Amino acid sequence: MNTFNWKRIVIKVGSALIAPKNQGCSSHFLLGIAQFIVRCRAKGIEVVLVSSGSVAAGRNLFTAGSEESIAVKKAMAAAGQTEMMATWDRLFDFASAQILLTHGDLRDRERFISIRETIFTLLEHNILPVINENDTVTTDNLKVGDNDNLSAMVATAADADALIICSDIDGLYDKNPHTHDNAKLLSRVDEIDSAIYQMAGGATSATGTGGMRTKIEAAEKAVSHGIDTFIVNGFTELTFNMLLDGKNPGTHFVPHENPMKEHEHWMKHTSKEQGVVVVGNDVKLDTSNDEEMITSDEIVEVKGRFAVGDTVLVRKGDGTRLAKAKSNYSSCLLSFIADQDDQNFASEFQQKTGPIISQQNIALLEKS
Ligand SMILES: Nc1ncnc2c1ncn2[C@@H]1O[C@H](COP(=O)(O)OP(=O)(O)O)[C@@H](O)[C@H]1O
Ligand SMILES: N[C@@H](CCC(=O)OP(=O)(O)O)C(=O)O
Repeated sequence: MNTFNWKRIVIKVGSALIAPKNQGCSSHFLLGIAQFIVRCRAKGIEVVLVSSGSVAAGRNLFTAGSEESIAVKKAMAAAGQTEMMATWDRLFDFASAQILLTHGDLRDRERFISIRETIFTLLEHNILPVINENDTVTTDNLKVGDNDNLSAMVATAADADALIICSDIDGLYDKNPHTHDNAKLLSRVDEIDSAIYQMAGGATSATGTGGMRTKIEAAEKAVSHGIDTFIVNGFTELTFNMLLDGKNPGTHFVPHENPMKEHEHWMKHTSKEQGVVVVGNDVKLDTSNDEEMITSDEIVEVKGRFAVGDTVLVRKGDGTRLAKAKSNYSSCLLSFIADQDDQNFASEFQQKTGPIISQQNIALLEKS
């Protein structure tokens, strides 16, 4: 019985489950997860797997005790990725496909659409997509940095109904249970606010990366796109039996009733601003009408260098973040018209060239 009524899910598996002793891969904990994937597919639920573990899987191939510089970690990822994929592959009698991504890929709308299409095509052909960050090619500027956030971006790209984050702990506690004996498990989170973030500490295991903070960030991204999100203990089979029975075995983050549209969600949570357009403190953005989102006379300053089509942050002079949006003007052109003393010239120019930001390419942000 598919009581959750899911058509497509993303399962994220943390490093501790794949390389529990930090010494190569082990299928010990993956068996239960693999069985869950098989049973989901048998029920007609499409599955996308986001698997960490390449660094942990490759670690034993490098000299023990040697300094783990970024270059060494990238090499570990390159070496461990094949073993990690091979370990998963052995557990299935259907084909799996490797997809390695960076944030540089996901924040580019064209590449994002291409990734989406590839995932859909693989699923149509009953092939299991296995996704990881392409650690070998990332730089600070290009990386997502953790697979929790990556899994939420993937869940959005895949239009998933649920995101299941399998960790080494039962779910989100009100404080880190490894350091507080009286920590209590939260079984349901309806709203992710600063109090929820304050509960989260970093990773305490030698293999994990982001701890609970990045899992909450991921949940925030996913629920705003209407995706049921769970943090569960991947070590125990009971977790997966409960999920299959439609029960919550860990922490359930409840999705928003009115989810953001895919494009707006991508703009807010995945794309990265290449510059900032500072507007007057009295400017209000209203996406309910078709009019221009901002006019040149409302611009106080243009910061950074961006090209036509790049994402920009629109904020007030007092620092309030109003929106992320696609700019139809380059930073040079925008500075040029914003600097015009002759307002008639500026507005005529804008009328001829078109809106600076169009209503369909903007995602409003909460006040920060
Ligand atoms: N409030 C909290 N609730 C649960 N775990 C927490 C909390 N704060 C910090 N943690 C730590 O987060 C760890 C899980 O994150 P991480 O080690 O990154 O795992 P993974 O490899 O599954 O991503 C837990 O083992 C725990 O040590
Ligand atoms: N991309 C990295 C994993 C990064 C990561 O987020 O790890 P984890 O916290 O174990 O999910 C790797 O494959 O080693």
